[in-house]
Amino acid sequence: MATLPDLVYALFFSILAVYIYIRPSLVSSSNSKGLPYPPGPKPLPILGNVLDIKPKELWVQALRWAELYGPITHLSLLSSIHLVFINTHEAALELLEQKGGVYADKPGLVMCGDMCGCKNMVAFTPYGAQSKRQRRLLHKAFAAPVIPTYHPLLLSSTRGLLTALMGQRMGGKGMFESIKRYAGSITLSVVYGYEVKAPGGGSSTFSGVMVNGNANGASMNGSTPSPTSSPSRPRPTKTVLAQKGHGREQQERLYANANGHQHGNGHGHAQGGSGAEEQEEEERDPFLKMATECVNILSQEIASGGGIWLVDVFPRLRNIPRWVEPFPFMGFKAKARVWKKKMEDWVDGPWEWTLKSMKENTHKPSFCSTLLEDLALQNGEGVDQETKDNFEFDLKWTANSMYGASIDTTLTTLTNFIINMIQNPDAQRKAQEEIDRVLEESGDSDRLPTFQDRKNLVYCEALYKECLRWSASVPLSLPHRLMEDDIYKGMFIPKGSLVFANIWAMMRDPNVYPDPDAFKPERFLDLDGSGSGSVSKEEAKRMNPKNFVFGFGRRTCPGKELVESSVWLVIVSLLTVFSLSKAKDDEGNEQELKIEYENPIFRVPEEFGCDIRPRSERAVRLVQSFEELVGV
Ligand code: HEM
Repeated sequence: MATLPDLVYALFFSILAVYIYIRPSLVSSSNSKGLPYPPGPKPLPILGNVLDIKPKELWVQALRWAELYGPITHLSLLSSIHLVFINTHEAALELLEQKGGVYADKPGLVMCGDMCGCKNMVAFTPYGAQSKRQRRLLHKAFAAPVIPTYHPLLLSSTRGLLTALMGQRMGGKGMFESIKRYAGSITLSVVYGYEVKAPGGGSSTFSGVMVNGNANGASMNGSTPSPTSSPSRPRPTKTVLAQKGHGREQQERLYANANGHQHGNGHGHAQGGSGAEEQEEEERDPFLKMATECVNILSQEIASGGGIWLVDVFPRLRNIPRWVEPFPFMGFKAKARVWKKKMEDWVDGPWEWTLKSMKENTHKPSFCSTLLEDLALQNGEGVDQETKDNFEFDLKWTANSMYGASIDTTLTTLTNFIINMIQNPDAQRKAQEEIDRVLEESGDSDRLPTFQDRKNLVYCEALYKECLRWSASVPLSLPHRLMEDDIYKGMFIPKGSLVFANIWAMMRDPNVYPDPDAFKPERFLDLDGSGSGSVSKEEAKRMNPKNFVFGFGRRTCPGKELVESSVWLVIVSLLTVFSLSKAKDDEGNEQELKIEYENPIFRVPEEFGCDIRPRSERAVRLVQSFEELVGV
């Protein structure tokens, strides 16, 4: 009988045989110019650096390589695929920005793009006519000048999130779901005019969407905005209450008031009972559920480990017959069939919903409906069927990319913000004192901050920047594909290389950010960009994480201006209303905060428990008055 080692050897030699057989079809990796590749960990024969690529927190390893090898690191897989990590801001500017035209392509992976049906999602579209059309559409929706038109939606959605978190005193799954619902509801509303179903029925979006500078539901169709779409803030009764120094007992009472019934201790485990979870699961909005599932499949399965599957190295494996599928390493085809179907449903679902509601004239104006109506108006003006079909195709896939890309990124930044507030009570206190003072000085302290307060919230601005830096939500950005051979400082980077901007290494560079692992908003206090402080304008620009964390060059994140407003507002609103601290056990003792990062693409922490408490009765009423206003 064959022993286990025999089987392992048999498997190894079978793979080797297949490799030798198929190898002529691979991309040539020869360096005809006689220049060295950039430095990197030593590759093994045949396998190359396969064993160096870890799916968990690859950025930690990539930072070590950056420290060892300098501005660029090179790895090879099976001596045919080149991976290049760009580790410094200077190298990123020189390559990804200045030579943007040749670094803007996407890998075109067989498994992800073709077999799982993702090739038309913006983040995977090859650089060319289609990607340019898609990015023009994205620009229409999320360019900086358009963002103020979303402020009413952001204000009301943020208040919806505060309401949801009021009921999630122990953090964990409930908190994560609430943040995802918040992020997804904004883009679903902007993009499709779809209002996300809140758990327990009703809508969790308080819409007032605007596209291309027109206020949906308001100036765009000439009608008066609904009360829920009004940017005006809810006003609680004007009883001024002591805001500070609540003891534990008083805090408990606040919570009991806030939740109408709860008066227990905060347990470290945030999740409710399994029955409640099951019920919540059933009540989750169908489109958000699809988005969560598909983004998880994309980031945790398809794109895990750089997104390279055996079939990407040996494309002929795509044609294996069904009977081969149960063999080791051959299960990819069966997986791809299931995932492709899910991706198609995810793209088609909200799109079909918009078309149907437009047909029934029940739709809310949105990015899709506005552009489709514009197209319909042009029909008499010689727009042929092919142009129309192409436009609809681009719009459908771009729309999906917007809401797909917004959920986990926003979740990552906000959950890392919460971690930092728990671990840095001083920073939390300073920010809260600043908010209290600014609201007081405005003559109306019974309100939440708005965008008009931003210029006065200097410490909060620094704290927001430090959150972007510390979180580095997409630490290795998304891979680009080099379209031509390139040379950088005498090193050869071959055409076809997969290029990763090592945002993590840039955000942890001790020369730019001393003590880089520490959360220190103070490092940004001098950076108003005026050049009046101790830091020059250039240095301020160079340090601003906004210029890093959204990627580089022609594929940089199109949602960054939205994030600049949405995430800032959530951060200052949460700080106004809640005190964030470690989870407590039954005796009220603080529990250790354990944070794990498992996701291979986003630096999103695994669910963790915490203690979310209203800071005062006034804070409770601020949130409740909004609940009453919109009837959530
Ligand atoms: C904190 C939040 C966010 C962060 C840190 C973030 C970061 C990134 C990064 C690093 C990339 C890759 C850029 C590159 O390839 O060079 C990216 C791409 C992208 N992001 Fe974001 N993002 C965020 C939020 C959003 C939001 C809210 C949206 C949509 C409204 C969005 C839409 C996209 C799209 C469509 C792409 C693909 C662009 C392309 O390949 O052309 N992102 N994002």
